[in-house]
Amino acid sequence: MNVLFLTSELCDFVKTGGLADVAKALPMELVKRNHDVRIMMPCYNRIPNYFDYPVIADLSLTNPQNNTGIEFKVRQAKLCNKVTVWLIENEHYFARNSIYAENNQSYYDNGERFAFFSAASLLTTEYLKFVPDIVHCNDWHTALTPMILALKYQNSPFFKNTRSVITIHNGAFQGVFEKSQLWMLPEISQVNNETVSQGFNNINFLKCGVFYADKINAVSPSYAEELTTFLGGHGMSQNYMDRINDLCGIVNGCDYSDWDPSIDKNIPFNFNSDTMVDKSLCKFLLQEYTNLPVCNKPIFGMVCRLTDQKGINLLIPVLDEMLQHQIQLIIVGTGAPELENILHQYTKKYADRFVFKSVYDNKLAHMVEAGSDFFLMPSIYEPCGLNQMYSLAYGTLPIVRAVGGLKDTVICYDENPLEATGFIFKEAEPQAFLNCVRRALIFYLQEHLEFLRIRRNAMNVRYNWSDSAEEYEKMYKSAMH
Ligand SMILES: Nc1ncnc2c1ncn2[C@@H]1O[C@H](COP(=O)(O)OP(=O)(O)O[C@H]2O[C@H](CO)[C@@H](O)[C@H](O)[C@H]2O)[C@@H](O)[C@H]1O
Repeated sequence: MNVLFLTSELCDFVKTGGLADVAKALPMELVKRNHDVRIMMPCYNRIPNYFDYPVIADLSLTNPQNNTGIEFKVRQAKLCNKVTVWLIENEHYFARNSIYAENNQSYYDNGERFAFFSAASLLTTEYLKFVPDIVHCNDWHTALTPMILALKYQNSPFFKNTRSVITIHNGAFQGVFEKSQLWMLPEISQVNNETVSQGFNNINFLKCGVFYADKINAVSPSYAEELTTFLGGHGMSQNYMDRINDLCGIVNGCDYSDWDPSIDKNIPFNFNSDTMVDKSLCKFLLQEYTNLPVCNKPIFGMVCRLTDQKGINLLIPVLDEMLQHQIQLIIVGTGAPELENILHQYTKKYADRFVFKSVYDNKLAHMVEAGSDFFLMPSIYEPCGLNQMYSLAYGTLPIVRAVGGLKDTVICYDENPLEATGFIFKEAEPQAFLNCVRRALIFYLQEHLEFLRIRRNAMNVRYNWSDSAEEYEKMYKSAMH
């Protein structure tokens, strides 16, 4: 199949979160399976040396109603020398200090920027004569595309057999903007469809995707189910219910070319389940690197965007109690300044056991996975989650809340001791989280042989992208019928 994969971020180019990981791993796997995939993304000036990629097209998105046009260039790059990446370059929209926001403030014209990107993507693929069987959209940024296909290109012979799918990586972000931001798409700005509008003047990008795409998937079966509920649908449960027959869940894979402790170049010592002494060395070096006392105490790690989603508000109220125990805690994350401030305060009080690094640091993320004994993911909601899969591979037992993909990928010791790979708690309450941490700590201290067995279980689990890609193929095929 010919797949045009639209994304707002991509590992090795620009990354703020898990979407970038998937945007790399899934196309790579699809190409391995002989599909022809082109990734399309904005040419942000934060992409390292983007100007070295050759310009292969000089185009203009014109508005036939008033003859105005938006000029743009297309650059061509390669992902790992394997997948073609087309970068849409327009200085006004994408030559900025950041991708979505600056100083914690979203760009006021994000709707216009991504409406332009979606429309320019279709124009480009037509110009470059790449006829997609599937246009694969991801999250709100590209969710307008199925609507553009359905309305602007409804009679186009070029896109006659093209079908669209949308993957929901995070349904809380929906992209709600004034319709006027879609000025470059006259046939669409007038759309008067209650199911894609939000209030009188606004359009909800994600609702457009869910309404117009041929198939929809969430990044885990449990999250797909949650989306259809009032509690888990982020205000869009009815929209998902309306499409329930076209909605499925496909769990993400783990990219073991990046996240395998036996070959990982970002960690000081490589290890596998037979050479766990080297994991201990990774622990000591992590302690040294983060200025914690080098010792045998269990380390709890956490790497995430600091947002409500990641359950940081379940952790903060019990941080004092947690840090009374003989443990070390390392949190790496950036995000809400008020949360960062609170965490910084705690580092002063517990300098000998708590480290908070407010940085985005890929190498450190790998070191935390390798050197920790437990990994914390007390998420309020979690569409799939990648870090718990990385943790499994590194023998770092995940402590997670029973939501979305976390529930689908971790097996709780208290429910299934034989096959267990971690610990799970249910209620979104600080006390429930603390109890689970204590449960894990006691397990580590008092049942150490069992702990080592579970650790081995975890390291044997595989979430291969080939399995997920197979599910995507099925979804593509069903979209085409
Ligand atoms: N400070 C930091 N330094 C270094 N690395 C950091 C970092 N903060 C985050 N990361 C990295 O960013 C990625 C985060 O991935 P997640 O899947 O956990 O979350 P995210 O919420 O962004 O993704 C959304 O999309 C993905 C993909 O579908 C879903 O799995 C997820 O549930 C959904 O919320 C991981 O690779 C992590 O290591």
